[in-house]
Amino acid sequence: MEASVQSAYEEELKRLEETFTEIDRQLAVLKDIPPYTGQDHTEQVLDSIRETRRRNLAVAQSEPYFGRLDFQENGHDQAAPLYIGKVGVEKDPSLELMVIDWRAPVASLFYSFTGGTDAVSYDSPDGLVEGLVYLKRNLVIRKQILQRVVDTFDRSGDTMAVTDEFLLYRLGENKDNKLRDIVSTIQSEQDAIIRAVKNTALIIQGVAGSGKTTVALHRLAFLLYQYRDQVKAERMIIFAPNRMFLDYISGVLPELGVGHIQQTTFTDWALELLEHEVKLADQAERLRFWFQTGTGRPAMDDTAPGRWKGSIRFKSWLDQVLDHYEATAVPHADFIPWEGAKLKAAAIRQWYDVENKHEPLMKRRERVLARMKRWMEMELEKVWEVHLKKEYKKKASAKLRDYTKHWTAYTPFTFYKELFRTDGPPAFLPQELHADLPVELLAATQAYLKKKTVQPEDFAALLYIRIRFFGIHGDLTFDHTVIDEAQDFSPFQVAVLHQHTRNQSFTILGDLSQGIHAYQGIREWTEFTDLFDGGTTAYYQLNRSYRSTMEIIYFANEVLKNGLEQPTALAVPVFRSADPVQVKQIEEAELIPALQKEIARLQSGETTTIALLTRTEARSEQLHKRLSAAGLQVNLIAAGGQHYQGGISLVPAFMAKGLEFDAVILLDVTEEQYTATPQDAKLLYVGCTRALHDLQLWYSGSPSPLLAGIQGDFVAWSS
Ligand SMILES: Nc1ncnc2c1ncn2[C@@H]1O[C@H](COP(=O)(O)OP(=O)(O)OP(=O)(O)O)[C@@H](O)[C@H]1O
Repeated sequence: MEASVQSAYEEELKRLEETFTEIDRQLAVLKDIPPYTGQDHTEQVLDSIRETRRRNLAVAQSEPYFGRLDFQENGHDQAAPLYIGKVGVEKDPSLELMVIDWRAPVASLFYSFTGGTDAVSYDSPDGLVEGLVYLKRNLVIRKQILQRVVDTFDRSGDTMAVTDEFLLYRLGENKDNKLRDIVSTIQSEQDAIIRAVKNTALIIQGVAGSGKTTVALHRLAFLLYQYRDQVKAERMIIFAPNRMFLDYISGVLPELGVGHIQQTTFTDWALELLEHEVKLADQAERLRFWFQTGTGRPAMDDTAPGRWKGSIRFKSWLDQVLDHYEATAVPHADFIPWEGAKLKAAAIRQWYDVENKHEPLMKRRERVLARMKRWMEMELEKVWEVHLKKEYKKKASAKLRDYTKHWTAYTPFTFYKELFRTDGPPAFLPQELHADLPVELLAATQAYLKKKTVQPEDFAALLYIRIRFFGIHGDLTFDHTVIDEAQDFSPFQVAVLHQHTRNQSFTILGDLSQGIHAYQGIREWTEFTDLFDGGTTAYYQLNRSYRSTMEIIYFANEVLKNGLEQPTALAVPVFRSADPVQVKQIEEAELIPALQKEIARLQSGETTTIALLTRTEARSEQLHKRLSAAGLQVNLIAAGGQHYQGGISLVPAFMAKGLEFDAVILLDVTEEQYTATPQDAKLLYVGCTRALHDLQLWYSGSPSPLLAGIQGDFVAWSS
């Protein structure tokens, strides 16, 4: 070991021992205080503070920090070392900071500092703090052992720019079946997003592997720390594309010490809000339809049901319908419960239009009917004759029942179903509005609504109707909403979430180049920015890709260029090199033995997770049978799957979105399966960018035109 490295190591070892001693001492003190079980509020608060400290110290006890920054604040005569960890640790009783929480303002310097001798600054609660950085050091501590000390910047030495050595070391590691936290290596462009102010709708376009999902999760941890008086974990929500993806990301928040954040899919959330009155139609069938190969492929333009029903045009149409319903819902007649008693229609309207105007529609109905009942009871009290009173009461109840029947109590579903009637519009829907619905859409929608099933594209409208009917109760408003894979969301869905989210506090992230669900998703991010008030959105672009090697990224970019007229952004890899991407001709008869051989080769090395990506689900199922018969243990991932287990997975490429694997073999990359269309290019791009270290594309017959002309030292063709 070089002398300077040796002395740095010893210095850190000493400091680490001091830290452990202090942590152990504090834990021992806390252990001696029994948990408080009484009713005194102050004692309860103190006990909960002790519990948080206990938990934090337990985290710090094994890996107290991962970084050190020596910072000399202006006006101070020397630099002080700041140790940065997952949780803050203070000395007791002096409260001197031994370890700084990575989310604290001063810790932002550790992430935003990219080298150089210029002064740097960070925002503190007391204003801007300026100063100089002398040292930036990464430390790997595992289970109390100091494993690595890497200086990425040293003002007094040769390292004047922050080097990526430590990042590369982390990226080179193999992955298991869960996404991990990145607190020790957050990059400055990611840090800017994580620490962006709360009341803004952030829209992040990030290339595959740029850390979007990871960054969004770290942002939640940051918001909970920075705005602890304003936000609650239970009031934050993450929308992800499917349950398997949720399982895959489920480790990150606990690693960051964050619990209780709601994590769901838009579909599950919507079904819950609609109280499970409807069921979701068979999604495997829907995916088969949209991802089919061959000549019968459906058009993914604005007439696709998902694009149509997800549009703001449909939302405006629904506004008109609901306004019309609001204006006409109350029966027009006077209410005459018995001869001689009359409640004028105008009075009822007054209760509806004026007194309860601010209530949601179904609540207004309830209130007006309750008021009518009270009026009836008061009128009855004026009747003295007992038998007459009895007779009137009976009559009046029947009349009120009748009146109530004419004022239908719709649920969002029963109302929505009326809109799609094929035998003419319901009374509340003017003919000219009904005529705006495309005939084919009307018939197809009515057919499945009859079975009380819906498609994902119906949820935005259903929830929108729900809001007008019942309003949004407190526990359904969110302090912050994250939408992952947002390119597959529709503007209407985001508009609904906007109504459920306070202060436009959103993190919306995705990649247009991975927009493989083009039959429902957006084309441009402006489709979302237009939904928010001007000045309250911020757009970020992440172009550096951290997941894959340079070879894989160069290759994937070529695929995009071959299939899209104008790719949104091409990924820039970090400087991490491995084997070239392999494109191999393997005929069907040799496929199974070739796969067995290749998997064995990969597994004899460091590879832990391997994905075999197919173009369709049917092909995955077929290969699963064949590989199992050949004695290979392979996990089949199908639509609706709940868990990602790691190991070897067989997955249709469209299901692999969001996931990553050490090695990926894309199968059937032929001219029939992957045509020169934007849709197939995006699909192939998604497939390629799932690989961290090793990517192969296999074909039989002729290769896909999306591979045409891809040459260079990042690719090796063989047959
Ligand atoms: N700063 C970083 N330090 C270390 N690893 C990182 C960093 N940023 C991202 N990564 C790693 O890169 C990989 C991709 O991250 P993530 O899945 O969050 O990206 P993404 O943009 O959501 O990808 P995709 O759109 O392709 O699903 C993960 O393995 C993540 O741990």
